Amino acid sequence: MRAETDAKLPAKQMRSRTMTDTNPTLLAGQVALVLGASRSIGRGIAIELGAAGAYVIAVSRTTGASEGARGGSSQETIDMIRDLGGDGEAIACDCADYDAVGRLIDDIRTRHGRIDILINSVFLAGEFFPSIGQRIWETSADLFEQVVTIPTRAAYAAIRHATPLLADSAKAGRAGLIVNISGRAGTAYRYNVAYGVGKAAIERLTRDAALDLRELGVTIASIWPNGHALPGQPPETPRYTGRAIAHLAASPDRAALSGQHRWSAELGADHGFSDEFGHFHPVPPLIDEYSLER
Ligand SMILES: NC(=O)c1ccc[n+]([C@@H]2O[C@H](COP(=O)([O-])OP(=O)(O)OC[C@H]3O[C@@H](n4cnc5c(N)ncnc54)[C@H](O)[C@@H]3O)[C@@H](O)[C@H]2O)c1
Repeated sequence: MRAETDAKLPAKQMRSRTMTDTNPTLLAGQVALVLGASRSIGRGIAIELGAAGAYVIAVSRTTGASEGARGGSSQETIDMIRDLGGDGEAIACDCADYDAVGRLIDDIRTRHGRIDILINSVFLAGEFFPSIGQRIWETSADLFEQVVTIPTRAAYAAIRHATPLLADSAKAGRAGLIVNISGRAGTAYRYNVAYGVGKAAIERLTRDAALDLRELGVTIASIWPNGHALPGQPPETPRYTGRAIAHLAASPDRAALSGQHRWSAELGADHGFSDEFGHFHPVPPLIDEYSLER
């Protein structure tokens, strides 16, 4: 965290600081690595971890250029964190490349000596959106790679390479936390078959890795943002999921969630935080995991 007090912040920073009710010392001294941080959910998580005092390493394929049709850059994410009084850096890495993820983590080990929180949020929403509603026989040849292979391999590679650092973090009494961003499609049909297979892979990665990581004291959980507003409710913002993760990382009870999934709003109910504009979201209804309905 930067040392300025509110009184010394320029008006722009004063304004943006009022946009978060996150305690700026919640994660002070911790390093958070956010894969897929140039926009939407990953950006919201990076901002809230930074607002909570973590040093944020925001990763996407490029740092400066706005990425793809959905825009955003990881450098912009870091600029937004700095506007809130936090700090971090943007790094370019193609997380679809298993070895590149290893090199990224080696570089962080060399320069920072630690990773306390790892967020896996690599996805290709712009490429995925046109496939929503397609039956399996209608989908493109690229869809499986974009929705299943790339996000799952990136998360696997990051967990594989970052685990020793996360184990050190847990041993030192810091967060030692991995969060995989997933969704209700992990257990029920949503959007199309490929999306469900991708989310189910992430859920299984969370559950099975938890069994391996337990002996190292590392916690791994999957968090479900709710992408659709509930009736009569405003939609969740990406920063709401960020707040969920900041509170989880700081919770002394976090290990109890290892191997499990939670809606962002379940953590909201447990920890009593609101969304960006003060709204307290209700927990989405439970779904029948064995339903054969779409
Ligand atoms: N957006 C929602 O409302 C919502 C709701 C529920 C679940 N989710 C889940 O959250 C996750 C993130 O979704 P999103 O909407 O933020 O997706 P997004 O496509 O908007 O963002 C994904 C991020 O991954 C980065 N990325 C993509 N390929 C990369 C690569 N090869 N190397 C490095 N970075 C790469 C992108 O640049 C971007 O920063 C997904 O698993 C999605 O299913 C999102």
